[in-house]
Amino acid sequence: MTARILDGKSIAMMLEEALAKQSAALEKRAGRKPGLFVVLVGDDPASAVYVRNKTRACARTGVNCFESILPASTSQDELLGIIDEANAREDVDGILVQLPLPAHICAEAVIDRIAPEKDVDGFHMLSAGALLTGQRTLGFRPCTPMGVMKLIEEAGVDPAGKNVLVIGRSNIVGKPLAIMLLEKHATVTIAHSRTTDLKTLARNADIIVAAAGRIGLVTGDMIKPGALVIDVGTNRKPDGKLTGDVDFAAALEVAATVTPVPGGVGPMTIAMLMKNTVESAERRLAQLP
Ligand SMILES: NC(=O)C1=CN([C@@H]2O[C@H](COP(=O)(O)OP(=O)(O)OC[C@H]3O[C@@H](n4cnc5c(N)ncnc54)[C@H](OP(=O)(O)O)[C@@H]3O)[C@@H](O)[C@H]2O)C=CC1
Ligand SMILES: Nc1nc(=O)c2c([nH]1)NC[C@@H]1CN(c3ccc(C(=O)N[C@@H](CCC(=O)O)C(=O)O)cc3)C=[N+]21
Ligand SMILES: [Mg+2]
Repeated sequence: MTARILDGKSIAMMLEEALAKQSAALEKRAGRKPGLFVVLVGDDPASAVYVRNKTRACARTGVNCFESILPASTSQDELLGIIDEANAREDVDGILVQLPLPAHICAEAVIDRIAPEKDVDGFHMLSAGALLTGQRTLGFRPCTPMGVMKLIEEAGVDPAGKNVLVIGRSNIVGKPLAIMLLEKHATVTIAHSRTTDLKTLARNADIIVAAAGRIGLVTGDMIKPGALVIDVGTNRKPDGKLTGDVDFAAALEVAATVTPVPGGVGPMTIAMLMKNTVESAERRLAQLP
């Protein structure tokens, strides 16, 4: 048996086509395009690639992209000042500060300085609280977990009553994803680096979402036959190629459906960022006096 490969790239492109129409219609009403302000501090090559991908997605969806590329030596106060300016701009609907930030900057302080109504990454504590308490009209949901939920839907799997294993408990992927799955009535288990016997937990899971950042973490013998396997991991191999957390070839033999890396969750994350940005522009337009 060989599993179905879920093509995140083409699903993301379909979502972006619909968003391009929505943002064009919005531009007619508002007299301006939705705007995304992206801040990149330092010269981490991986971050630069993600920022470039986001810039391209803005062009595809008719979103204005404003970039602020700052040296690694930028102080926290300078960065907070730049956030304040973006918060005040009428033409900016979304603000994204690319993570990780240099060690001398407190990421929480920077993220929580973003006006909550422009927090399209969904990392602000107001967005986190709204997610936890199930309030959809406040804040935004983080893009990667949103993309994972959409992929699960596209796989034709209803999480209700399913055993779902989320591997990873970060604030940007594992934790918010677990909350979204719980909202869809899944029985959720969250694994992390202190988890003992990951294999038993994994073998019991109808859906595995791997978001640990560890090459080869999920092996074929850990997968329940017929399971759905979503691979969030984005790891660089010694040869420079991108790979996930799942042994993809082995998963193909056991699972019903698997997502590839690249071409799975990554493009969905970016499409969801565009969705949140257009949604923010819609909300802000509706609130004009
Ligand atoms: N495609 C996309 O759009 C995105 C991809 N990513 C990728 O997803 C991965 C995770 O990202 P992120 O959440 O930011 O990473 P973090 O490093 O913040 O979190 C990793 C999590 O995995 C857990 N973990 C690490 N090793 C193991 C292990 N051996 N067994 C079980 N759990 C383990 C950690 O546990 P503990 O908490 O105990 O340390 C932690 O909770 C990375 O590869 C990243 O590049 C991230 C964001 C977006
Ligand atoms: N404020 C902030 N928001 C984020 O959403 C955020 C972040 N910081 N820091 C880093 C992580 C990682 N992340 C990815 C986005 C796109 C791809 C992506 O497009 N991946 C492509 C390939 C990319 C490539 O070729 O390198 C794919 O998987 O097909 C991957 C990873 C967002 N993150
Ligand atoms: Mg994101």
